[in-house]
Amino acid sequence: MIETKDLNIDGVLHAAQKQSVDKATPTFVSVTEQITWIDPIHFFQAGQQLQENRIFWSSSDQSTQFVGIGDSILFQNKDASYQMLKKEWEQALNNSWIDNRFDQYKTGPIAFGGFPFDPKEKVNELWNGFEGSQFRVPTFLLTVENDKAFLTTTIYVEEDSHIDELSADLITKRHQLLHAPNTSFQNNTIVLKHEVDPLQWKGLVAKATDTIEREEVNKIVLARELQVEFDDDCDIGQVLTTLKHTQNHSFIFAWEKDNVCFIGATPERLVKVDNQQLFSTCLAGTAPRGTTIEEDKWYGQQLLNDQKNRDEHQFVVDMIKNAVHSCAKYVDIPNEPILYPLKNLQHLYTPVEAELDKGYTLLDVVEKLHPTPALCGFPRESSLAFIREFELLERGWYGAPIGWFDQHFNGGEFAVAIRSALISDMKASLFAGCGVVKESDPDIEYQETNIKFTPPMLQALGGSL
Ligand SMILES: C=C(O[C@H]1C=CC=C(C(=O)O)[C@@H]1O)C(=O)O
Ligand SMILES: [Mg+2]
Repeated sequence: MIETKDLNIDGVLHAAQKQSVDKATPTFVSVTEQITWIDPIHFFQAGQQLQENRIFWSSSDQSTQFVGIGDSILFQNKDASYQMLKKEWEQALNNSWIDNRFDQYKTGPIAFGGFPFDPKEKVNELWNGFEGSQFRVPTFLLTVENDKAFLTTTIYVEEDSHIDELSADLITKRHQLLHAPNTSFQNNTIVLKHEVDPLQWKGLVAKATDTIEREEVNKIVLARELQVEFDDDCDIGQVLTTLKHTQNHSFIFAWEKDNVCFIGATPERLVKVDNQQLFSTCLAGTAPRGTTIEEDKWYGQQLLNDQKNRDEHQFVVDMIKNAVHSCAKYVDIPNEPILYPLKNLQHLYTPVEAELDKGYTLLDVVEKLHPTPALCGFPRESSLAFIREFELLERGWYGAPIGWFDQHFNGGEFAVAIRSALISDMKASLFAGCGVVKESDPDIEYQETNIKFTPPMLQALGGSL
């Protein structure tokens, strides 16, 4: 039984309409209630019955989980302009009616979305529908914060809206979401697997090392695609369940649009801001996990001492350090990386903490950081030019910031959308990349991308290499 405290959606909508009439402009209404704990993936599955777009987000420690159903607002910007997004969000909030006693629990009006890796990349068939940056405030947002659960309902009220109809519709949908019967998941079965041009990709790695030898570029990150087909439509809830149970230390995300879903489990935080405290992550340099404790330690030690991987990592540290210094004081970055263990591989990891200067917001930092040398290379312009000209893949939102921010702009978090896949009905494309530096060997980089495909995504989709 779901308990709610004093939910009076009807009263709020009527009051908001009066405000819309008085100000001669629509009112953005957001009402938050505390509800009895509900399983986020169950709620996500219930959203499918409403045939609305869904989002899922879990912080890497799984302490915060969001599920969004429906779009009450969509901000879409072809040039992926960060400042335009800020402006549009401010405008939406300008005439709002926010009823929220639980602001401290990541509730209320929250926008979720992503940016393209390269706004200048031409969108072809694969990423059709995901042009530019896109953010939405869900109509229904479930926030699960440790053992507490909240539901935020958000809607626009116009001067001439039919409030009784709006209210009845919201109440019906809310009931369907909160009281949906348990659905069983459908196992996803892969019937076809296709690696896109592995030989050509290895050739491209060789071309990148040549370019690094000859030109003013030190690192180029190259990605590739693995395509799969299922025997039936892929059940996204099933994929999320597997990711949640298998991927510790990773952000789990899903952003669905018209039955196409971008989904992943990424270990890489781009930036989190919480009351001017900033947290970022330098993550680059990769080794497998061992099958015994001794072997695992051996791989870890090799990774820490390996110059090629240390170089890959250091480009990221230097760039993030500079970018954060330009908008923050008290920047705290250890001199040496440590190991970041995941299920099947381990990375070199350097955490970054700082206090953001007044006047800067989360989106300003995202704009400064993206793309870091962990996904693009160093220097930025020349590595990006190489990727634009030669990479075989349409990156779309892969390798780009994905995340959320709140109404104050300063609460929110973005991850880098790697270890990810784009699922469309019976098909999916998986993406994996690696940092190429002058010592890179095409076969070894190819192997590295193979282990980045397997868990999380390929395994969560029901397959193996
Ligand atoms: C580009 C990816 O990983 C990046 C993040 C961590 C380690 C990396 C590496 O060692 O090459 C990559 O820079 C990917 O997983 O698709
Ligand atoms: Mg690497």
